[in-house]
Order: sequence, then C-alpha cells, then structure tokens
Amino acid sequence: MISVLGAGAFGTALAVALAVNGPVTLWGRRIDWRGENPRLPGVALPDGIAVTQDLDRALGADILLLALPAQALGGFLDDHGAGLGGKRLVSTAKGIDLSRLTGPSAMIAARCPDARVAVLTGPSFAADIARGLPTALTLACADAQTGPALQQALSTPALRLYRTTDVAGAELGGALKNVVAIAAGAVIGAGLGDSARAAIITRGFAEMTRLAAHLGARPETLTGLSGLGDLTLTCTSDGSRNFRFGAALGAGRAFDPATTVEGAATARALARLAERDGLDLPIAAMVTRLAEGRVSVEEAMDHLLSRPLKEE
Ligand SMILES: NC(=O)C1=CN([C@@H]2O[C@H](COP(=O)(O)OP(=O)(O)OC[C@H]3O[C@@H](n4cnc5c(N)ncnc54)[C@H](O)[C@@H]3O)[C@@H](O)[C@H]2O)C=CC1
Ligand SMILES: O=C(CO)COP(=O)(O)O
Repeated sequence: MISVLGAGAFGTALAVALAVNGPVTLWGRRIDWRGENPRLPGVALPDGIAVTQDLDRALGADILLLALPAQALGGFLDDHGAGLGGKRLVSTAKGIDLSRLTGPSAMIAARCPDARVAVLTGPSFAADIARGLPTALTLACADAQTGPALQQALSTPALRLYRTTDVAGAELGGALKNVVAIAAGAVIGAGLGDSARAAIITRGFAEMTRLAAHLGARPETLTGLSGLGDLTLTCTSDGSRNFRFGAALGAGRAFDPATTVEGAATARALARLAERDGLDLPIAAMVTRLAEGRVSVEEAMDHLLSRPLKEE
C-alpha cells in the first residue's frame, strides 16, 4: 500500500498518477476541499484515492511519499517521525533545510534511523503528472533492495522512473535548480533577453555541479533528469513557481507569498553553506540578495558581469 503525506499540488498529482496501480491514501493536515484540490485545479480525484486528515490511517501503508516543502519537512518529522520507523520513505522535497543546511534524505535519516530512505525527483510539473502526460523521474535510493522495489512500485505507464544510488546528487540537483530558475526568471522579467538567460542557465549549472561535487555527489547524476533535466524545465517554463517568482522580482511585480517557492530559502541556505565551507557561489549569492530586496536585477547582473575574466 502507498500513502502520500502532504496534500499540496505535487502530493495530489502523485496520488492521482499512482492510483492507476492500486489504492492510494492521500493525507493532508487540513483538507477543506472535496473532489478537486484548489492547489491542483481542473483535476478530479479518481475513486481509488482515499483522502484523509487522519495520519494514523495513512501510516498503515508501508511506502510513504513525503510530498512536503523542504522547509516544512523538519517540523513534520519532529512531530511525527517516531511513527515512520520501519517504513520505506520517499521524499519529493526540492530544497535544502535552512537551519540544518542538509537535504531531505539526511533530515529523514536523522529522525527515522530504521527507515529506508529514497528521493523522487526530476522534471515534472504536478499538472502534467496529474493529467497523465509522459514524465521521466529519478528514484534515488542507496539500498540495493529498496531502490528497485520502489522503482517498480512507483512507475506507471506514463511515469517512467530511472534509478540511481546517488541520493545526494539527485536531491541536490532538484534543490539547486530552483535557485537558478529564480535567476533565469529575473533575467526574463527584467527584459534582459534569452541570451542572458542561456548564460545564467549554463553558469548556474556549472555552479550546481561544483557544489554537488563538493558535497559528495557524482558528476553524472547532475547531468541526468534530476539535475540538467529539471534545470531545463524550470528555467524555461512559466509553469515553474520559482521561475515566475524570479520574473516577478525582475519586473518589480508583487508575488503571492502563499506560493511555495523552494529556491528562495535554498539560496539563503547556500549562502550559509558557502560561508561555512569557503565556496564561491555567485549566482546563489545574487539570488539571495535579490529575493531579500537588497539588489535590483540590473545590479545583480552588473555584479556577475564585472567579476574577473576567467577560463570557462
Ligand atoms: N508542484 C510541482 O510541480 C512539484 C513540486 N515538487 C516539490 O514537492 C514539494 C511540495 O510541493 P507542492 O506540493 O507543489 O507544494 P504546495 O505548496 O502545493 O503544497 C504543500 C503542502 O504541504 C502542506 N504542508 C506544509 N507544511 C506542512 C506540515 N508541517 N505538515 C503537513 N503538511 C504541511 C501544505 O498544507 C500544502 O498542502 C516541494 O519541495 C516541491 O519543490 C516536486 C516536483 C514538482
Ligand atoms: O520542480 C518542479 C518541476 O520539476 C516544479 O517547479 P516549481 O516548484 O518551480 O514550480
């Protein structure tokens, strides 16, 4: 049995997609809707999904998908981690925790030491998955038995999962691309053009790869779905909330603060990591300042362009 914990856009979309394989329980802390989740408009929930606010009911499953934002995961685990022991736990969060400076898998492992931890990540808008459009994702799990079993259980005819044991690489790709997407959105929002966006994507990818290698990831993971794949999607589509947030910053427009924008907190986490480990992460540093209103897009670009000339 599969339960999805977190009834936001992505949790709901995954529940809809996985319901073709069998019954799914979708848990949310506050379910104040019926039939259609306002975070995923236009998607009717099939009969195979049991929607509940009763966490104990959801914890009856042995595969639990944690579809919570990265900054909410720590609090959820503090409150409920004790009930997750012995389960197969699959995180979908794309971010780095601001207070602990770690990704979701380390947060889960710290609080649920006997759980088998995996990460599901890659280019996939909730709306696409829920509509049954073809999607390829990365399932990362260090355990040689759990990884293949989860790959089977979470694949559907439309949802194709590739497997890796590089959990750090997979989750870093998903977290870091959100920061670059904000920068790409800002460039487009400010009218600086597609060439400047291509420069941000490419130099952003170089920054992602450097940092991921520093944190123990395999370089080839970053060129896969969870890194380059998701970077491409998120930096080039209005479907991305991180991109839209950046575009609003670039255009000087307001942005709904209730929208989940993982890259903003992750950029701040990266700034702290850079300080802790003496790393040079210029794009993440600029996104942090931009999101905090400390620089304009033009000032941020001037700063990036005036760095010393160097080899590519
Ligand atoms: N929406 C998308 O297209 C995709 C999202 N993701 C990732 O999935 C994660 C979740 O994103 P979305 O579902 O889109 O966000 P969302 O904003 O639509 O939903 C987040 C949900 O988490 C719930 N929540 C927050 N704190 C909680 C807590 N402490 N306990 C229980 N529930 C809590 C909220 O009530 C809300 O229902 C993010 O890390 C995101 O980057 C990954 C791939 C695609
Ligand atoms: O991660 C995503 C697509 O793979 C969703 O991106 P946003 O959170 O920017 O909407």
